[in-house]
Amino acid sequence: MTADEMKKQAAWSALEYITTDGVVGVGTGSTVNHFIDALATIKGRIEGAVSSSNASTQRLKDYGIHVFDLNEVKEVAVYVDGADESNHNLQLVKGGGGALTREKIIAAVADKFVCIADATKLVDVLGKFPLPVEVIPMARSYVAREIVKLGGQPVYREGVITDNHNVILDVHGLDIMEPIKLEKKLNDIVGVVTNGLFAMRPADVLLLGTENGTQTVNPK
Ligand SMILES: O=C[C@H](O)[C@H](O)[C@H](O)COP(=O)(O)O
Repeated sequence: MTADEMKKQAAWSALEYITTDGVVGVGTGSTVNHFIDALATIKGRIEGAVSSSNASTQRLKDYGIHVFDLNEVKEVAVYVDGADESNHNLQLVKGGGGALTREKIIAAVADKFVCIADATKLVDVLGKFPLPVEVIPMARSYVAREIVKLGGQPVYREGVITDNHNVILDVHGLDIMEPIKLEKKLNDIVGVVTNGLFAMRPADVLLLGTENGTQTVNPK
């Protein structure tokens, strides 16, 4: 089974969690694209979606699913999104596609965060996947120097501008033993919009696409 087939399997399993007729939070990425395809099959049952990126918004609209501005919405019962890595506490690294900030905002609003991923994403220690940090452009060099002081090796993601018109530094060489501490430390650097650690607000459940079907992983 390919990684994409495992992503698809996890994504379709997430439909089970769409139990209300409210607004569904929709993440970003190749796994979420499968979820949007799945969501389209039950679009008559939901009120609409809030979206974490221009790309997901476009895909939702192409299916005729209404996309609300988050400010119009009081409640998001379920948020479905992928991840670049998850540990066994369901603390995540996200932002490989550059959508981390809007993703973190919707995750904060949502009652339940359902993470969907292929089996390769579950790891013991976060950090092998370079940690994305969204930065205000004029602060890029300063933030990079501060990250070096924290022991990371930041690499500027050249040619990429986020939906919020900022830039991304991908931080290599981190063994993230204390994800909450690092999430806070990075966010404390002036010029950082946010970083791709979802540790203060981890996922509530991880649906992992494996060779033997979708495995449901609860936090340890
Ligand atoms: O910015 C992108 C998101 O955080 C994605 O959820 C993450 O990169 C995983 O993407 P994919 O589902 O394509 O592996």
